[in-house]
Amino acid sequence: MATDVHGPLTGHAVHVEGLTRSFDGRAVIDDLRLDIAPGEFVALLGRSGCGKSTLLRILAGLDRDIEGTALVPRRRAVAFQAPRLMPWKKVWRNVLLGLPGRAERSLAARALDEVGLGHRVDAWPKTLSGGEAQRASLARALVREPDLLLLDEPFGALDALTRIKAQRLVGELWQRRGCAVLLVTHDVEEAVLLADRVLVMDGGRIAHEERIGLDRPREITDPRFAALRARLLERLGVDTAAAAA
Ligand SMILES: Nc1ncnc2c1ncn2[C@@H]1O[C@H](COP(=O)(O)OP(=O)(O)OP(=O)(O)O)[C@@H](O)[C@H]1O
Repeated sequence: MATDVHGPLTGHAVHVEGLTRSFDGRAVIDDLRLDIAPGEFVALLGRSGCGKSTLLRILAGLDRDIEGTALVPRRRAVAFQAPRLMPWKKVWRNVLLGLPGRAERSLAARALDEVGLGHRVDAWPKTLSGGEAQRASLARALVREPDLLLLDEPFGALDALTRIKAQRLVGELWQRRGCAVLLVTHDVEEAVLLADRVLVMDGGRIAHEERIGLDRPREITDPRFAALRARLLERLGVDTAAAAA
């Protein structure tokens, strides 16, 4: 039976209970439970193919063939690893894509300004660098004034330096906007750097949860940072001693 229970919710930014999603009779998500508080930053780790993107797509409302409960706020937005900009529309029109109401350039310009792209409002997508395109995709999410921001490996395709800048930007945007964030990532350091709570998904469920009680901004040189990173890597089945050798 497919139960679609997206709808309003109070006291949570995400409330998921008994969630199951199967493909060809195989449950990729299996009786999963997850609550995210308003304004909380949660990172989701897990080995490749464990169902992270599937969960994110469900929360984004892109996959409704589910069993169980998945409650998310109406105001939600999603950004993927690929910026998904329409090449035949200028950047500002891309930012407003699918947004109900009149296309107001000033609205897009404000969101682009917030991600440091105020000077590229009238640019064509093909003239943007990878990092700029990703920031435009973030602006497209922000313009929706989301209570919940869903990010599926948004920095995955960026070079190391651009990635660090983009991580910092997301941290700042989150602090300024106060929305809840669910960030799917493969990068344990990124998760510890940004999140209030890091979840490890395995066997179709949340198998482990780590609260990151470190003050912000966080330093990866902090021994407590290293300890959290090591514990999460262990949970992911990575032998840190061997990795360091
Ligand atoms: N539309 C689909 N049809 C059939 N199988 C699917 C479909 N979407 C996902 N799957 C399967 O569900 C499993 C979970 O996929 P998902 O993309 O959610 O994993 P993931 O944890 O995000 O992986 P990665 O970290 O590699 O991106 C995989 O085995 C995948 O092949």
